[in-house]
Amino acid sequence: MNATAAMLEVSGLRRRFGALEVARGIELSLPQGARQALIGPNGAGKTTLVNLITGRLRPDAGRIRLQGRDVTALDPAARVKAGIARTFQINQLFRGLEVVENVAMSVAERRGEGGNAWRPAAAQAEVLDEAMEILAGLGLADDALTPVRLLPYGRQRLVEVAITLGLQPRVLLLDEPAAGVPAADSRNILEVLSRLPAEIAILIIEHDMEVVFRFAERITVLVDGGILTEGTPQEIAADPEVRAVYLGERAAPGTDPA
Ligand SMILES: Nc1ncnc2c1ncn2[C@@H]1O[C@H](COP(=O)(O)OP(=O)(O)OP(=O)(O)O)[C@@H](O)[C@H]1O
Repeated sequence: MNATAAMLEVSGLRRRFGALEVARGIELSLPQGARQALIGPNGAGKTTLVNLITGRLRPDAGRIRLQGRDVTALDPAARVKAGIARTFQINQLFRGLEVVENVAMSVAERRGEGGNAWRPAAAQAEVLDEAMEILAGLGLADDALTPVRLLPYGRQRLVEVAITLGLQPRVLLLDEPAAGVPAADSRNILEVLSRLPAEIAILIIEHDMEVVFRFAERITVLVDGGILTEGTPQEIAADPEVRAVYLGERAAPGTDPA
């Protein structure tokens, strides 16, 4: 493994759906510990890019590397094992199960003990301990024994983040983690995200510019399947091209919605 390589490196990534080119030679590089946002108008290709990185979709061309290792040919499960985890726009929880059970399943899966109901009690206890530790780190310890369906939606979104942490990712892709969450809870989600382990490279897809500007150290702007520009939040907010793309779409980055 190459220690100087980017944690995640996407190069020349292309994908089309029929006549529609949704990824036009995308180049993206995330260093270890990145706090990066991917923004762009509806239909720009953000979710498609995440699906290409996680292996849900196959690219027509291009490579995806994780710390120098080419993972382009791996299926989604193998990429998770390699260290690429994601959350989804719509939540994917086992709503009837307790919070801690949801997290314990991903911990057990990572440890290679998923589906083994007869694993030794000590191993089960270790899995539960680890799940509890993750929940405590996200401020969810008090909710551990609550069935997910009884939690407010904002906290359910955090349980999804907890599940991904159970996989011990090196790269974490967060697809609109605050979507559909009331503003007050969205702030809580942000606070929790800001405390995620420093070594994980995080790419967040987000429409809410307040979330983007608070969280991200760098922002990549995707338009029509291509990268328009990339820079610090200040650079992006001041970029006339970015502002032009967003005018009429929603408030320009860094401005208050009217
Ligand atoms: N499986 C598919 N088959 C055909 N077209 C698709 C498919 N998935 C996405 N598209 C199209 O590709 C384009 C990019 O979609 P994508 O969901 O990646 O955009 P996005 O930037 O994530 O949008 P949003 O912000 O609305 O979530 C859209 O025009 C969409 O309709």
